[in-house]
Amino acid sequence: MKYISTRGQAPSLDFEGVTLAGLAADGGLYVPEAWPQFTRDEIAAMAGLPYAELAARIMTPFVGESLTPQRLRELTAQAYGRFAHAAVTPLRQLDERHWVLELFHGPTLAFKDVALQMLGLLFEEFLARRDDHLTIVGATSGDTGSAAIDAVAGRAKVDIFMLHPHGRVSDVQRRQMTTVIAPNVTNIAIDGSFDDAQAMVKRMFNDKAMTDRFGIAAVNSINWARLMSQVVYYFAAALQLGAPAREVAFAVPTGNFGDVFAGYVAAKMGLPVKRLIVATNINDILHRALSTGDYSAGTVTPTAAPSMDIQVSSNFERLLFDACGRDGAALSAQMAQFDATKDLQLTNAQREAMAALFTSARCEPAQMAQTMRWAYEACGEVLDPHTAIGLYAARAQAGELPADVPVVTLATAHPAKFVDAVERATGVRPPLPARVGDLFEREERCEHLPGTYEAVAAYVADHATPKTGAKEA
Ligand SMILES: Cc1ncc(COP(=O)(O)O)c(C=O)c1O
Ligand SMILES: N[C@@H](CCOP(=O)(O)O)C(=O)O
Repeated sequence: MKYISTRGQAPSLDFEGVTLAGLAADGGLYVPEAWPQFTRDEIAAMAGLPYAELAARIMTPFVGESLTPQRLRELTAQAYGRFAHAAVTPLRQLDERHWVLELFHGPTLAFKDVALQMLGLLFEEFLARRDDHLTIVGATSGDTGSAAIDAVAGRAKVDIFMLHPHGRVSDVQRRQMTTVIAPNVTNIAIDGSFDDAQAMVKRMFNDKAMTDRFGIAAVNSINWARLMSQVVYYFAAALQLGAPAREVAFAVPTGNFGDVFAGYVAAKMGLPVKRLIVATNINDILHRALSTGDYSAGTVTPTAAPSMDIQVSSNFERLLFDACGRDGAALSAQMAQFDATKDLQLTNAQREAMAALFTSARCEPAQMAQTMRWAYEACGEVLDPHTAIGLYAARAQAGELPADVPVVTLATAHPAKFVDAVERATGVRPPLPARVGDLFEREERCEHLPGTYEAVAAYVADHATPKTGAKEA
């Protein structure tokens, strides 16, 4: 399997190369040169497989020659062995129409663990083959950070610098990052929003002085291996609900468009996905893009679903690329305009291509709280704010779908990560699971930097380990 850049200029890479690369050299994102496909019979034969085995089956065509089938199975067994539920991503029924797919049984209580436990192992595997060092620079609105840190803390040949927006993540999210005291882990709170942090990370990939000196890698969903791992749970859920004989719809609380793009990939691979419902909070750029074609970024407004407080949605570029017939030059021009003006209007062809599978809904804070209350009072389920936004969209859109299509909402985080918002809406204060340990007793360690690229780049340059053979600055 080869991977190409959405902007058409960077050299193509194999799976190992793309895992270690992050952003493509032309500023684009890597995607497989063609979507692998399973036949209906192949999908039917996956029913009932243990999660780790299913993961190996789904990942095989993406991994290509980079891992033997045996080694891939060992890695998926190891990655999913750390989950607190035997099903890894269990499905729970809310009522006759709605289901939630619980993606928060990993070590840091959010869906990010599903991909990052695997990515940590892939980094280790590929680094063992070469005399090299990785400097991971990531941006987080709360969940990627803790999952990535858990996945790489203490690993040899890897340093991680994780940027989060100061004061804009929950206390649990912050502590899950800042209480990991390991020599290869640095947390940096920046003044600004998640979008500012993400823009700095992307700029660093394009900063030749930095990339010549450090082997910079990504843990955000710009890294293809993240999305590949997330495709698996769409298959796991749909198979349990009767796929391939039955179509299934998914509602996905969305920020950086990684999770829902994985659903799109599953559909491309042959899974019968009837609809992908993109749910946003009031930071609604994706709802506007999908409903009116207006992909223009405003300022980010902090909300009680902080992990979705995003206005520049990285992975939307991957969908735009497919929706313009994979024309790298045309997409490059569109993205250059967006980078300069923060305004991009979708073409009619792009809108039509997206409308075949995607719909969207924007959820107001009161609707989010009301949905949390409904789930608790009518179904006995305590949901986190992000999941509630997904469920709000699922319930708003279910009427547009045939009555026999089940609607699965992705439950992206454990409610205890956002305990104050959950308590405000439901009166319930969910406890932290025991596996998180004494989070509020531990010492915190975190740098606080101004929200400028220069400050962050200088800090990383002073503290990161240069790659093998790199010249001193
Ligand atoms: C709890 C939670 N829900 C939803 C999202 C949005 O997911 P994505 O950025 O993949 O669209 C995030 C952040 O990514 C998150 O942490
Ligand atoms: N909501 C995310 C933002 C980063 O998204 P990613 O999926 O691209 O890593 C977070 O919690 O950090």
